[in-house]
Amino acid sequence: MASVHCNLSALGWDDDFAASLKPGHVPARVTRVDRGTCDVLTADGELRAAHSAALKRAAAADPVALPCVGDWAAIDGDVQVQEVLPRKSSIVRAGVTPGVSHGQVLAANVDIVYIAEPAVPRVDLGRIERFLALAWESGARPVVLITKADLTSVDLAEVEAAAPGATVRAVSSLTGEGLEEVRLEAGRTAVLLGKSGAGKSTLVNALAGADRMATQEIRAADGRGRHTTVHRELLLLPDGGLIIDTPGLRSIGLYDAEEGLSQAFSEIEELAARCRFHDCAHEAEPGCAVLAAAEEGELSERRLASWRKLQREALWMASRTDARLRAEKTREWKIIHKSMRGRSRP
Ligand SMILES: Nc1nc2c(ncn2[C@@H]2O[C@H](COP(=O)(O)OP(=O)(O)OP(=O)(O)O)[C@@H](O)[C@H]2O)c(=O)[nH]1
Ligand SMILES: [Zn+2]
Repeated sequence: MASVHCNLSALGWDDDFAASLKPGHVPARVTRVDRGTCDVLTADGELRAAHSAALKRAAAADPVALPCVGDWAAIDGDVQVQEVLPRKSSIVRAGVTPGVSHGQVLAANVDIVYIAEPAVPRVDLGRIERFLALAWESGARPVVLITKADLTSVDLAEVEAAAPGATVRAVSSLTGEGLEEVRLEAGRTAVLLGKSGAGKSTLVNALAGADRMATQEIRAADGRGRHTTVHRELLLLPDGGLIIDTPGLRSIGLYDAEEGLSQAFSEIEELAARCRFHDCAHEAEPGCAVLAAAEEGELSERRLASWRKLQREALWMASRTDARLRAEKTREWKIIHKSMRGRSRP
């Protein structure tokens, strides 16, 4: 069992996942999803697993129950996915179904979100901020990578000001600049987000070496090598980390990103806490600390405008969120509230 355990931890398995695995099920990390099936990595190598009837029923009630890349799937003896184990983190963007907003999980169980933004033609700080809100909301640690740094000089200080709390690095897949710092520890998972052409796939290739798409080796602690072909989305890197390459995202709408936005704009949140009115809209109120900071040049106009734009978008999205879902949440809350009131009465 020890070697199996070790193999799994190389794939990111840990005690929390183990605790939620039901007897008789085998854990498998989802590397790629298709309609009705997914490719998974198990301690014994790669498999293609179909969705079980139970999973289909769960997904009919809530699409978020479907496996996505990075998930730990519990598979049965028939190589069917019975369920998806509770996610440690998930990258969720707003789905695009007319009329109703819902979350679409792009990747799960990620430790680090690499936000790839190309240095040329110019770094788009607004896009970085949007990805940062998404990343902070996910529970994973964001790292901003300014790619193609060989083509121009990059003002990292400017990017850092737009990314409080996040690490910012300049990298080049061409020269290898900065790639050392992008290496992942064994068993750690990162996802690469960024617009099309940002250089994500080139970066993954640089990290994976020439062997990308080729047979890779997961080495067990007992020294027995296991050969596994890993391709497409979730990739096992030669020195142990796992990386999820995503296709360039044209639209990355924020979904339920209130917390993520607060972290992405933490300095503005800190200012807002000092406004005279606690419900200050930071538009024209007297004693507004946000406006005062903007006037004094402590807070850039660009940053304030970007924060407002993303806030508005998040509010709008929340207003479109499935009314039924919201009604249910309110009902649940009322039941809890009632039972608490009941308890406090003699
Ligand atoms: N000079 C230079 N060019 C790069 C670098 N990284 C990528 N490129 C080029 O940028 C272009 C786009 O790179 P990709 O890796 O395909 O970009 P991507 O983000 O994977 O794009 P999508 O797959 O569409 O999401 C290619 O022509 C690469 O050769 C780099 O570090 N330096
Ligand atoms: Zn204010």
